[in-house]
Amino acid sequence: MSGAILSARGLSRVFKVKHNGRQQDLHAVSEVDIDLLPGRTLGVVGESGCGKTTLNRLLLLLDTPTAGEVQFQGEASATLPPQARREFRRAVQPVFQNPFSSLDPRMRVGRIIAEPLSTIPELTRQQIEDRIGEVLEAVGLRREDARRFPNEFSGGQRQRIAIARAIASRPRVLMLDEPVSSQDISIRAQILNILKDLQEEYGLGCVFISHDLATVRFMADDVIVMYLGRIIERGSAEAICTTPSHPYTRALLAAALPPDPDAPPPDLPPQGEIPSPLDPPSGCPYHTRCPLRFDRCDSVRPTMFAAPHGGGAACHLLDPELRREH
Ligand SMILES: Nc1ncnc2c1ncn2[C@@H]1O[C@H](COP(=O)(O)OP(=O)(O)OP(=O)(O)O)[C@@H](O)[C@H]1O
Repeated sequence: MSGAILSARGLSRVFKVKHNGRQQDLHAVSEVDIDLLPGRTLGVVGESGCGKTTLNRLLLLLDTPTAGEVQFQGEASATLPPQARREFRRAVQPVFQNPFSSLDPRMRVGRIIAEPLSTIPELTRQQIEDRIGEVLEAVGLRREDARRFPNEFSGGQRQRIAIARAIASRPRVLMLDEPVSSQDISIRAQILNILKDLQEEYGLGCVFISHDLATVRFMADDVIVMYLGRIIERGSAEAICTTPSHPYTRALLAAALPPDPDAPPPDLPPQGEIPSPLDPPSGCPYHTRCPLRFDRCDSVRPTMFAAPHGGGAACHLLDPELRREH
């Protein structure tokens, strides 16, 4: 899509793993297509193990796909010239789940925040100092905090430091992988609100990864739902969180949101175990858990069909051919 900052085309990652004494393929991410537009937030949601973190690492160019590609401003990342790669490192910044492991305990906060600024060699010492103060204030900390060490801060404050570091280079995209799930409930809303303010103030694009649909609804404009490494539904956050089409998303929603007394009887949360990505089901990856499965689901993997909410869902029930047959 033209104008996208970050895109994925057919992005796939297979890990070779030893299982029961023999080497097997683990399909962590399969054929993912996404476009992140400037200033928009794309939510990525799904249960544990569905490939969210692997997708994040691929999009950050911290891992190499086994098929497909990541594109930065329309150019394939694998062949980015050095200057464009430097620009990528400045423009696309990660915030990880756990600020205890992502912040070096031996470095003062100021130095931690200044790290990504090394991609901008023309900044003077004074400009770096100013920038550190500015981003600390932007996340609700004080300029003087630059002189302290990470262990002098609470978990929530550390995550704010991680966010300050991520915005210091004035990036265009933040990659947020479960940024609040290691925080106390009381701190989560505070951090999400800081992120939301920053999105607006700096016009940031974000990829927001979470297993929690309610959080994604609060943060994202658009959402993809992943299951066993594949996108099984996509649409606006509003659509996905109120009128999802895929039985899996409906089940996730039933698990996430308190029942609405005026709504029709709720779907059940996902039943049973997620199948192993070492031995994914034939046909539709969700068919082993789907209350609506029928013959075709066992053998034919559904492509993405247009969904009534304007997005798409990979479910045979939306196949217009099938609808004509019945
Ligand atoms: N380096 C690796 N080597 C082998 N398998 C891996 C590796 N990294 C991830 N996997 C496997 O790939 C699948 C997807 O994992 P991933 O961490 O991307 O999922 P996730 O949705 O982020 O899960 P969680 O929410 O639990 O972090 C899992 O089955 C995982 O065991």
